[in-house]
Amino acid sequence: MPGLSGDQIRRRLADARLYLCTDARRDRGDLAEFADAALAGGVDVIQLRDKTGGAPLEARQEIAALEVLAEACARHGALLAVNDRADVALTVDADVLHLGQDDLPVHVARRIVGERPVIGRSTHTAAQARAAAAEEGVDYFCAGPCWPTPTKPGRPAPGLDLVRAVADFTLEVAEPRPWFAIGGIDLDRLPEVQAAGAGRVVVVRAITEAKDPRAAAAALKEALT
Ligand SMILES: Cc1ncc(COP(=O)(O)OP(=O)(O)O)c(N)n1
Ligand SMILES: Cc1nc(C(=O)O)sc1CCOP(=O)(O)O
Ligand SMILES: [Mg+2]
Repeated sequence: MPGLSGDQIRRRLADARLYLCTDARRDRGDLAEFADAALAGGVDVIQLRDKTGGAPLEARQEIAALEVLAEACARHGALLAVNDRADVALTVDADVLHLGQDDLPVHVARRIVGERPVIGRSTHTAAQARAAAAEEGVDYFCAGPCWPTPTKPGRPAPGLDLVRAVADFTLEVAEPRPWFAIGGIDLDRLPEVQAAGAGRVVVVRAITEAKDPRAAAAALKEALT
């Protein structure tokens, strides 16, 4: 949300439960309507992650789609997240920049984006999760995939063992950072993810492929609250 300081974003993130990654919905042309529905259903953080089809989004297309999401976030009081690109996060004044293990190092991204956006990290092993939980400049991290997922083909799934390991070690940490389980999660599987120790989740298809995105988000949010 424009105007929030880094610390205000961190506090919002601590309360966040449901994080959505969506493509730009170029095939359907309904990004604004879709985002409004998902956010009305209770999505706390929305990330543009457009890796569908052959060609990635060009920067100007990515910025245009993010401007649509930024307006929706302002209407609903949600956080706007950019994937991978610090320059784009800076351009659209994003609340969140998400970086994977192969993306920019966090300290380099921080030099580009400045103080305001919080920075998140993907992790796929307990060692990576421990590192992200301790690395300076990392504000939250994600652990997964919980199940193999066509949204991230070729990414081996550590499964719920990783979620259990993260839930265990964060118990020992004095001020644990927010963390989210990701990968293959939907409403039916959510109880297993929660039983493994996660209180926050990231989803893609569970909302992007739902007939009624608002209802899908609302059902997930209710189960998480
Ligand atoms: C919130 C969130 N968690 C994990 C990812 C995956 O990041 P990464 O491993 O860099 O893979 P790509 O999404 O960039 O293909 C994410 N984007 N967001
Ligand atoms: C983008 C992404 N990152 C993952 C990770 O483990 O870091 S899993 C994933 C895709 C999640 O999609 P769905 O909810 O459709 O299974
Ligand atoms: Mg990435």
